[in-house]
Order: sequence, then C-alpha cells, then structure tokens
Amino acid sequence: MSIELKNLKKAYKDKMVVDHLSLEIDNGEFFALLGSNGAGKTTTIKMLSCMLIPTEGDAFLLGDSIITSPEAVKQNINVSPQETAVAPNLTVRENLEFIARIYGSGKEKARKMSHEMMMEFSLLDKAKTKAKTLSGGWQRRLSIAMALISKPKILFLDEPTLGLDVRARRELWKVLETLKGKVTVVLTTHYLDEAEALADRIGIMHQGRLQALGTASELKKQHSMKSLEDIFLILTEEGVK
Ligand SMILES: Nc1ncnc2c1ncn2[C@@H]1O[C@H](COP(=O)(O)OP(=O)(O)OP(=O)(O)O)[C@@H](O)[C@H]1O
Repeated sequence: MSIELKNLKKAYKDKMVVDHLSLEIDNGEFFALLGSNGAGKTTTIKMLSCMLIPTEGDAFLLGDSIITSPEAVKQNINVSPQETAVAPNLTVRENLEFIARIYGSGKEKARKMSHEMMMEFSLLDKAKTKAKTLSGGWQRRLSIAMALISKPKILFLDEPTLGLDVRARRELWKVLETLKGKVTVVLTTHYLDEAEALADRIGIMHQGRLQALGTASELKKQHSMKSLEDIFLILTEEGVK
C-alpha cells in the first residue's frame, strides 16, 4: 500500500471541506482525483503532502503518518503544485540543479542528475533558456522534472495541464505516461479525458466526499453510462449528497 487515507477531514470553522475521506492507493498506481471547483481536491493533496494539518483523521504514506511523522512522509513525496514552482530568472538547468542541491546533492551530482532529467523530459535543448521565457507547457514539464529530481516514491500533481493547449497537453500526457508503474501518482484534473487516458483508477469528489471510485470502465458499468462526463455531471450536481 502506498497511500492510505483514514477518515481524513478538514473543516474551516463550520464548513466541511474534506468530509471523512477514506481511500487506499496502491504502490505504482496512477490515481486521478476529479471533482468540480471547490470539491476539496487541492485541500486533500495539501494534507497528504503535509502542507495542511487535518482537522480529524489521518493518512499513511508508505506507512508513515502525516500527523505523527510528517518529516518521514516528506522524504518519500514531492508535489508539482497548481502554481508552477519554477524560478523565472533561472535557466532550465539552474532550476533543476537548484532543487537537486536543496535535496542534498553535491555540485557534480546535481549536474549529473539535472542532465539525466533533461534527457528524460526532452529539455536538453532548452537547458540554457530562462524559465520565464518557456511556454506554459514547457514550464509545467520543467516543474514536473523538478518534482521528480528528488526521486520521490509518491508524486502529487495538481492540475498539471491547466491552461495548456491541446497539443501541449498531449505532449505532457506522454511524459506522464512514462511515470506509470514507477512512481505512485495522484493527479487532480478537470479534464475527464485526461483521467481516462492516464489513470488506473479514478475518484470523483463532491463537496468533500468521495462519490465514486473505480477504473473508468468500472464507473461506466456501475452507472450504466457510456461517458465519464455524464457520470461526473450526475454525481456532482448541486444538492447531491
Ligand atoms: N484557507 C481556507 N479558508 C477557508 N476556506 C477554504 C480555505 N482553503 C480552501 N477553502 C475552501 O475549501 C473548499 C475546497 O477547496 P479546494 O481548493 O480544496 O477545492 P478543489 O477541489 O481543489 O477546487 P478547484 O478545482 O477549484 O481547484 C472551497 O470551498 C474553498 O473555498
């Protein structure tokens, strides 16, 4: 088991944002969390990545509790957040080296790891380009490479293809596909086709609760519907509890 959520809850005053979420995600699984705006996806990811303390409940990442062992959890994870994490005035290579150094690599090792990452992510010919001059798609690609340079066992991707054009999205999908089976990935997205194309399993959240869970074909079978979009619309309708 890679990730185990046990009755995870987050409330702001009397507003329940994540409502007793329980879920298990396997090692190497590519898991997509869907839900409309405000469903609680980002809050869930922030709690799992120890950026936000739950109001109640707990989660275990590779056996470590986010409440009692956040430092151990942080050793195994990384996040590519919604707002891209790249330093705009550093080049692609410098951004990667900077992160590798933060994670404790010496100068030579950081250089070597950055080179490997640039090869893996087809960033080599952009090595000397300042991040701020890259297109949104390439910035996001760099942000994911930066998140992977620490060799995390679990990677959280919050809306990785937000704002990208169709071609840039498809290009990024190819990159994400190469992660399958190697790293446990939890991805949030508003693109249902993205979840269907990439994820082993999909969870649909609505008002802080998990309304559905399964592979795309299981969800279609369960709801006797051909399209994930129709299922999503029914499960996330106003007033549905
Ligand atoms: N610091 C905060 N104080 C009060 N309410 C908050 C705070 N942070 C988030 N919320 C509320 O929690 C709810 C869930 O937000 P969250 O960002 O987790 O949703 P989401 O599913 O990621 O949405 P989106 O798809 O729009 O990114 C929203 O109603 C949001 O307004």
